[in-house]
Order: sequence, then C-alpha cells, then structure tokens
Amino acid sequence: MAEQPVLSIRNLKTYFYLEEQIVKAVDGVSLDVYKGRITALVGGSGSGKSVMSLSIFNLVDQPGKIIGGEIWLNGVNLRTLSEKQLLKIRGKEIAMIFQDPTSSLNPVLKVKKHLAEVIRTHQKGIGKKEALRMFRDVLSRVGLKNTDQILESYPFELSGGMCQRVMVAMGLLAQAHVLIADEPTSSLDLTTQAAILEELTRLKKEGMAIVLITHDLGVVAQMADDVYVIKDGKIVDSGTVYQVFEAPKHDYTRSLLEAIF
Ligand SMILES: Nc1ncnc2c1ncn2[C@@H]1O[C@H](COP(=O)(O)OP(=O)(O)OP(=O)(O)O)[C@@H](O)[C@H]1O
Repeated sequence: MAEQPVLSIRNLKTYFYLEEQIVKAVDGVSLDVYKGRITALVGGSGSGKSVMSLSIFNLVDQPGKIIGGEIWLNGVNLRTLSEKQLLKIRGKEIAMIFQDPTSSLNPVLKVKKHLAEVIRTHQKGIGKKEALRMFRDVLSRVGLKNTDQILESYPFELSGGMCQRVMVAMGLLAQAHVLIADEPTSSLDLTTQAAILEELTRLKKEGMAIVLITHDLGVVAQMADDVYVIKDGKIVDSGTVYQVFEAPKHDYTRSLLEAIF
C-alpha cells in the first residue's frame, strides 16, 4: 500500500506499576491505520485493547504510564505534544466512541450542549443559527430522527444506541480524521448493533480511518479491512482480514477463529 497511514503507532509500551508487580498491558505495539479503511484490533479479555486506545489519547491513569514508543497522527508524534496541544487534537482529529456510551457523555448537559462544545473548541466563529443547522445535519447523518427533540434531551433520556450515535455525530462535527471505536456495540441490542456497524461502514466510505476495537471476530469478519491480533499486550498476528482469516500465523488467532467457526 503506497499511501501513508493516517495513524501510525510504533513500539508503544504502557505499563501499570503495581506494588507486587509490573503489568505490561501494552508491550511494544506497532500498527498502521489508513484512510478509508477499518482496522480491527482484536483480542480476548485483558489482552490490552482498552489500555491501547486510552494510550492513544494519553488518558491512562496512575498507576499506569506510557513508558515508550511513538504515536504519529498525520505526521505529528502525539507523544511530543503538551496536554494543551493534545486537547485540541482529541475530538477534533481523533474522535472516540466508548464501550459504555451513557457514561461517556456528561449527564448534566443536553445533547445540544455537547455539540456546542465541539463547535466552540474546533470550529470557532460559527453563528447560532448556522450551528443549529449543523447539529441537525450531523444528527440525521447518524440516523437519528426527531433531531430537535434529541438536541433538547439529556443523555439519560436516550437509549445506549442513541448515545453512541450522538458520540459519532460529535466526531463528524469535529471533522475527525480518525475514529476509535472501543467495543462500540457490546452493550447494544442486535438492531442497534447493526445500525452502528452500518454507520461505521458509511464513515469509512467517506474516507474516515476507523480503528475498531473488539473481542468479536464475527464483527471483524464482517467489517474490517486490516486486522491486528493482540495478546498479553503484544501483536501476535496481523494482515488484511483475508490473510489473517485464511492463514492465521499464531495459535492464539487459530483458537479465536475456532471459537466462532
Ligand atoms: N488501572 C489498572 N491497574 C492495573 N492493571 C490494569 C489497569 N487497567 C488495566 N490493567 C491491566 O492491563 C491489562 C490490559 O487490560 P485492558 O483493559 O486493556 O484489556 P482489554 O483487552 O481491553 O480487555 P476487555 O476486553 O476485558 O475490556 C490487563 O492485564 C489489566 O488487568
């Protein structure tokens, strides 16, 4: 592939320094994510998937610490940026949807406020009327109807799937280049799962680079272009979805595949 990756991670290490031991949650991970492709990071429970996504955002809490590696986003190594500079990039260039959508939105703010915050941070100088038009537009693009009613709702008044879509809408509004979706469908019913996956495919077609973090190889088979398999914080298998499914290199990948086929 001649194209440069939008997101390129090199030898990333995030360790947890516990009293009795050091947990090497992410231990030398390298991966490349391309525009218009869905890159799946797949692994079992405790393999390091969530710590990996938090590391990209520099959101790992004590006793965890990123101890090495590089995170290149469009040619800038995020690890060299200050917290203030990172704040501008989070949401704007990399958007994220989390496992538990209801707790990722601020419970005391209406949807309208969440979207207004994105505009305030990333697209200054937009008038109220224009902003409202943009809010309605992004909400309908993620498949939400009754947009005016949703704008006036608090997160607890919406279903999990609707909150997921609001988060995707925030990413769209910020015109993010990369979307990191950490188990985006695990807490949702089947119909909503299908709708969210469809939405991710649509965003990919629009040129977004998507990182799909999941333990579900069925979802990977259905959605992904490229796959990285993570175990004990290390990438043990990688390639296009065809390469990894047709000729898994590692026993762990084989065991994951046997569990679904
Ligand atoms: N705050 C923490 N303190 C200590 N160890 C942690 C902490 N957070 C994660 N870990 C450890 O880091 C490793 C990777 O965890 P992580 O949450 O990334 O796994 P995961 O692949 O996302 O699993 P799951 O699919 O169950 O969410 C695990 O061994 C976990 O116990």
